[in-house]
Amino acid sequence: MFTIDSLVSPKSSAFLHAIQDKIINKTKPPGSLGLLEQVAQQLALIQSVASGEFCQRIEINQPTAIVFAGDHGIAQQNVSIAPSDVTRQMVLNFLQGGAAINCFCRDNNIALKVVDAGIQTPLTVKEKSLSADFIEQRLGAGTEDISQRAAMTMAQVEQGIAYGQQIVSSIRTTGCNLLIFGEMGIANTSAASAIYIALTGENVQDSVGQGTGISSEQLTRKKALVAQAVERAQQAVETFEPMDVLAELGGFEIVQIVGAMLAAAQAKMVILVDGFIVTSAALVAAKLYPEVSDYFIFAHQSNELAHKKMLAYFNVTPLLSLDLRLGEGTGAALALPLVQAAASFYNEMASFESAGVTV
Ligand SMILES: Cc1cc2ncn([C@H]3O[C@H](COP(=O)(O)O)[C@@H](O)[C@H]3O)c2cc1C
Ligand SMILES: O=C(O)c1cccnc1
Repeated sequence: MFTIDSLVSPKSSAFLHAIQDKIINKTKPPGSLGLLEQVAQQLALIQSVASGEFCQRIEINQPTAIVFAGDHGIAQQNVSIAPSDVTRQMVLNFLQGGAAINCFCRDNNIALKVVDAGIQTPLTVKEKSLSADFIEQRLGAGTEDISQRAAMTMAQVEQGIAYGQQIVSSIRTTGCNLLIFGEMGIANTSAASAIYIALTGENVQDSVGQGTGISSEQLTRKKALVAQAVERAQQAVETFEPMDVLAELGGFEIVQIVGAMLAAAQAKMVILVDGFIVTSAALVAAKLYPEVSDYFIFAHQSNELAHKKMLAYFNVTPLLSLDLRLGEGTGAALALPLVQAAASFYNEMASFESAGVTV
């Protein structure tokens, strides 16, 4: 079992009151910038903990999205609108700049990295050369079918966590201090639902949704298969420890996202959390190390059935609710300008004193 040290909660910062004072003294009615005020406070807390000093100015540097791709054995059971081949095809689409996440990253000046965490068939040398932003850290050729057997071995989980940590430390050298994690993996809403049920005890009916938009017949089957996966896993491990949940029910992309989240929090970077699948990884990370949650800003509420409940589990209000149900990191990429707005009001707005405004 791996451990990480020095994961501090920014909430314990001695500068909390000074940060709150700075926000309350801006030339506006107290609380009138709503959620943005909470975001500014959280950013300033994280950056105070990072520097050891009161955060005068929030800096958002080199925001980067990392899309992790992995295939899922359960895709063979017709639980998605698409076959596993589409995972690989979308990886090539990411490398050629043609996916939704590419558009939103371009719009908002977000650097984009694409990781093969374990798609069925690796890219050829020629395909890999399509983009310098491709990184290969494969855990296998897709997971096992979780309705039948464990998704992966504990050795693969540990390797996946290490890979996730590794990519974050390499991206950190660019000066990046805000990360977005995205995912691509046909059938990964099945894995995410199973993880959610195993970690929270929520029932299947309220936890399994339509993913890419499957038919009601497919949804009925998907629910039965996810229930079967969770029961099978329960018998295999007896109590659901987070690492066991990953081995039994996870995905290669989900495991690497968990490792990346832990490393990002350890490095005191801001983590802008995307939709249903990424939030399932966030849940695992927070079960392992609760302090990780204090580095999460939840970008949006996805239309996937259980995302609202997952967010309620974290007791958070997400920034956006646009009926998205795509993943890839798209909701987080769209929310970045709001995070930047929180930073700019904190950095640039006049105080009552400096502007001579009296209320
Ligand atoms: C063309 C296409 C592009 C996507 N981009 C993200 N997803 C999203 O859908 C998948 C999860 O839904 P399910 O569990 O129903 O398969 C993931 O790959 C997720 O990233 C896509 C899905 C498709 C078909
Ligand atoms: O919210 C998500 O991340 C999501 C929802 C449906 C399909 N793929 C991703």
